[in-house]
Amino acid sequence: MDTTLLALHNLKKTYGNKTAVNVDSLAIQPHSFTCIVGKSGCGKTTLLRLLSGLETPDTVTNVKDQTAASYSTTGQHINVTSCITGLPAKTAPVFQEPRLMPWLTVKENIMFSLKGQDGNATNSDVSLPSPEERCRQLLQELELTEAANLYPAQLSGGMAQRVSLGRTLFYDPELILMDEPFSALDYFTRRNLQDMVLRLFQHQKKTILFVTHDVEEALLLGDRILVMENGNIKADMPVNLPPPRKAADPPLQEMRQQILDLLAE
Ligand SMILES: Nc1ncnc2c1ncn2[C@@H]1O[C@H](COP(=O)(O)OP(=O)(O)OP(=O)(O)O)[C@@H](O)[C@H]1O
Repeated sequence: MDTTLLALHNLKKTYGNKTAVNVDSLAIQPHSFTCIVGKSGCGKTTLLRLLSGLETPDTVTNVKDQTAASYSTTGQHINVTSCITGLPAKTAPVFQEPRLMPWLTVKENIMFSLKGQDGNATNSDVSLPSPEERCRQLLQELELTEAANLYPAQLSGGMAQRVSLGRTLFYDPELILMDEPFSALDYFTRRNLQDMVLRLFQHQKKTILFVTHDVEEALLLGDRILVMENGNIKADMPVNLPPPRKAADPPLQEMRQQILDLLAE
């Protein structure tokens, strides 16, 4: 049985003579939590941007169009599906900064994906609870019930990032791409949000790709850690320890040192 959700083959992105991403082969399993660590500039964000369609792989002009068999630029043919296969139609990013709509309340921000441009509901999946009920559940899970009618300017950084997470989860994506979502937050807020993401991950069975500078964060959250260097996957390490984990757990300490040694090479 094929348990791969998403596969990358020869995925490359260069800017001028700088190779930002150069991944030979990578498979991501469904319902997995993969953390990507690496030094600044190693290509973590570019990799997520390629997957979210914000960047196109080299010589490919339209990665979103999965139906196209091939592209021809400068005489070269590249099959898009040979670079990225299985990318779920419902893939959503969570950025470092919350990017909320300042004129909408917390609740309206969370339910933002419900509205088409004409203001009509676009999510007609009858197997899901009503949109109001889903929003109510998310507000509760993210400890935002009391803040439902506040505007972004009235929120702390941690609250705003929880709203951003709620907006993504409300959209109900299969794959979530998180780019250092907690790095701007203080230690305690970050720990609180890490616990929340783990609970939501276990409960909602999403597939998560999570970029972080913080090796400890990767060890606390991920069931797999990819170490990137110069655009490549330098190491691919499973974390065989069920959550909740503690940074002081000896196996985590050992992995932490291994990763730091790899990064220092
Ligand atoms: N739009 C761009 N134009 C030119 N070079 C770029 C562009 N985006 C990224 N790069 C370069 O590609 C390389 C990888 O950048 P990327 O942002 O993916 O690294 P990163 O690992 O996410 O870094 P950080 O941890 O500092 O965010 C860097 O050398 C960067 O300067």
